[in-house]
Amino acid sequence: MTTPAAPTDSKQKQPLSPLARRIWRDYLSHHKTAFFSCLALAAFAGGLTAALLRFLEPSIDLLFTQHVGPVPFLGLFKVQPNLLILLVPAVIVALSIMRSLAMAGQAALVNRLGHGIVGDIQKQLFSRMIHADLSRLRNQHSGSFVSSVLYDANLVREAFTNGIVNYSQNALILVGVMVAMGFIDLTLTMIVLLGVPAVSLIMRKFGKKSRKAAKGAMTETENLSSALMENLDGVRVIKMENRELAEVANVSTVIDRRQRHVIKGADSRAFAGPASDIIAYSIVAAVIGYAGWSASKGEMSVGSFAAFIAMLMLAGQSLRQLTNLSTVLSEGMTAARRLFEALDIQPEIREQTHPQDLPHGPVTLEFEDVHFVYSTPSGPVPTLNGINLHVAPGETIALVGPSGGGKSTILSLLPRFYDVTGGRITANGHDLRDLSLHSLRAQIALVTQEPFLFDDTIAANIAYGRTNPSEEAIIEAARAAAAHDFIMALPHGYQTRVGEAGARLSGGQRQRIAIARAFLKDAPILLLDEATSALDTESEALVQQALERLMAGRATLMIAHRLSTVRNADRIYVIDDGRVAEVGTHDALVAKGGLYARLARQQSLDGPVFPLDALPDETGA
Ligand SMILES: Nc1ncnc2c1ncn2[C@@H]1O[C@H](COP(=O)(O)OP(=O)(O)OP(=O)(O)O)[C@@H](O)[C@H]1O
Repeated sequence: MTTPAAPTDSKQKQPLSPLARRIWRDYLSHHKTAFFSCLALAAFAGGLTAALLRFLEPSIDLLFTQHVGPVPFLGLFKVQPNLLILLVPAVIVALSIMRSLAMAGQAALVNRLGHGIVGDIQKQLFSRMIHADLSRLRNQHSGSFVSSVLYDANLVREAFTNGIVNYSQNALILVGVMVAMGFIDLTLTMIVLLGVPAVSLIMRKFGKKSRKAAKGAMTETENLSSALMENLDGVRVIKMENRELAEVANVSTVIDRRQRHVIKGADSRAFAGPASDIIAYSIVAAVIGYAGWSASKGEMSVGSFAAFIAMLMLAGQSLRQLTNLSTVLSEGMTAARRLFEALDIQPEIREQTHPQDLPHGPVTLEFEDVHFVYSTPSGPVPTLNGINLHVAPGETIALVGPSGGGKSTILSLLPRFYDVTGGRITANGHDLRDLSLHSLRAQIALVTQEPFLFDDTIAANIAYGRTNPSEEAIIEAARAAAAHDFIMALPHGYQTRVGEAGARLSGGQRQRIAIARAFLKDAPILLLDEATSALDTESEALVQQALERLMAGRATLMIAHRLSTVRNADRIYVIDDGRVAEVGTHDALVAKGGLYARLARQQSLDGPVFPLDALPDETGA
């Protein structure tokens, strides 16, 4: 296995505002109440923080001044001076309790909002994946979907819930504190504002760094999940070839590359705060110098000075948070951009606006001059070149021919896994593209060489896709598929779980479960893709008999490499290089002495399938 390549940095840029608008439209606007409540609570908590500090000035001045008689308290009412010692702390406690409640409420709402949104994104991504064209899924590693669903979606959550709410809160605190500072001393506040351009420069610089790091980390997370999945899928080959250490080295390279990006991202998040601290503390120094000078001239009270400094500290803290959060927002934007690219790909296999339904019942299939070209990242691969064939209800046609000739491709055009690129395929005279995908696929059963089973019970696997089939129907299907006896011999019978991809069953057992599934589906079109080729003789005989029962009355297209399994077909199509090279019954094709006869002769070397003397000489003599 190869180590996925390091990413090349794409220069493509997209303006931020359409992205933000879309995040609002598609996600945040669905949770408007929660979102605005969060913002309101954040603003309230921010306001209370500023109020607490604003309260410092009159409190200190009240407490540190000798009073005679009742004094006005916060301009609201008059109190006896000896009560001030109780009243001032009581107001501070009351304000801080309200502030803490607001912050706790905000955190609880943000958590629900954030995880709600990440869930929405994950559901959408999965839905896109499961509806995507097979061609796209084949051309993209499944690991990239996994990393998008698990990693990118969380970056967006962090940015657009916690990020936005905390950002707004800190921005509000900053503005509130600056206004409060302005009331205390305008000149000092102007000095503070001088630091703003420097801080925004820092934000931009670190934002750019973290965007770049996030992009790299996302690509490497994708590479890592692809590498992990590939190693698990290919574990037998890896062990057989003693490649464990080599694969550990390959995956370690990806992990190291990912780590470098993740560390760079974490660094820019961590360094943005301290960098803005330098500016903040320089301002504090300037303010202290100026305030000390003002105080020495008697222009500033102790209370004003203390409150101003406390506010300045809070402003510095908010500024630090803002620079930190700006990097979180940058990462979220980068992730959102990637997610939207994935969400925006529309499947090419689509239905007409008003598709027709293919009703359940006998189906005649016709291929009319069918051409097909695979689109791959490395260019088009012409595969079928003018295929004509037909199959009527109750008929079995067999596709045989050299490897790579196009047999499997012919089968995958029927359920519209791919669409023809020329000519047409009809079912009862209707072009497949005019039919609803649901009704078309409902009329087709597919049994492949390696049938896929879900990690569920045997009963659930047989019933997959059917709505509430009765237990009797499942057992009847299993009996018809010669599977009932082995199922009953399993520890939990029909309730036995089959393991990942049916790993706890033998190839022949999996095959018979798949045939039982097809029996239960009872579809008029049956596609068999080398359904018996992986089996030993005993299993093959059982499966073959089951298949023959299944084929009865249906329009069957069968691919077989072993010509012994196609002898009874009504017609055999020999597919070579994307064309129908020959067509006829077994006897007629053998008598013709062409490609089929040659294939039959070759196979008779492994075991006399056909009487050798029945075959004409290759030279035609
Ligand atoms: N998903 C794909 N993308 C690109 N090319 C493909 C794809 N699937 C098959 N092909 C190419 O199309 C050609 C026909 O493949 P197909 O699997 O239909 O042949 P086949 O006759 O079924 O072969 P075999 O008997 O070996 O299974 C081959 O050249 C193959 O490389």
